[in-house]
Amino acid sequence: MNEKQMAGYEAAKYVKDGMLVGIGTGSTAYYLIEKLGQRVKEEGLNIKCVSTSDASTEQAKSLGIPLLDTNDAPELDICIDGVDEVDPQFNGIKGGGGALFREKIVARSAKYNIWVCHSAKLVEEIGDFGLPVEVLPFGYKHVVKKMEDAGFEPVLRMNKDGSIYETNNHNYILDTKYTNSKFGKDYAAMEAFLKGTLGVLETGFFLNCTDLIISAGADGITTIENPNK
Ligand SMILES: O=C(CO)[C@H](O)[C@H](O)COP(=O)(O)O
Repeated sequence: MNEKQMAGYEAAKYVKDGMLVGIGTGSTAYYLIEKLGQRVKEEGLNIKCVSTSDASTEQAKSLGIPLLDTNDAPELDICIDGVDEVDPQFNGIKGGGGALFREKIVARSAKYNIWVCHSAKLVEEIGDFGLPVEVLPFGYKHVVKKMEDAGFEPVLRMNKDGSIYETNNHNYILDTKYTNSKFGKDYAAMEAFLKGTLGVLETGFFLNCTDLIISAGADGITTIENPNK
């Protein structure tokens, strides 16, 4: 079993009969969904899930996992998702897979959040990954200018074929270095600035969002509880 699979499978143990479950996106969440599919089929686990992306929806459907629309389940028991970087203060960055808006809605709907990741995602300081920012296509260069004026370094996400990457919401992603921004290391201030910029839908900052991290590495599985939740 690889590390992502170990983390995803471990997280699936937190899902109990009767729960409404938010299912994340990415290569680690993939294994969570795989295991939930097995449990639904083999144990008759009775759950309903809300998905954070078209890819996770397709996977869940193919495994026979019952799905609900987000608008039919505004409150969830648990949400389990991946993460791109997380620091010891539980400041996380998500959106590598472009699903950050749906992921944030689903995470905020859940009473309990778990992140699953390879141990390499646990860092002393977030920033190397950059910050994905979802923007509306109309006037996105206005956002780019506002961000550059504040010291951010946004780059429009592209597909391998040279076309512009579009999220499931048909928006664009600006992958943004922020280490030279005028906000220093004040992530909350950066978030407030970006969310206040016309044309920004959501940022990949997930600050003090998760209750538990399940990471897997060469030494096995580590679970870290957030003491501030
Ligand atoms: O935020 C995400 C998608 O928008 C993912 O959860 C994040 O990118 C982690 O993915 P992976 O488990 O493949 O490393």
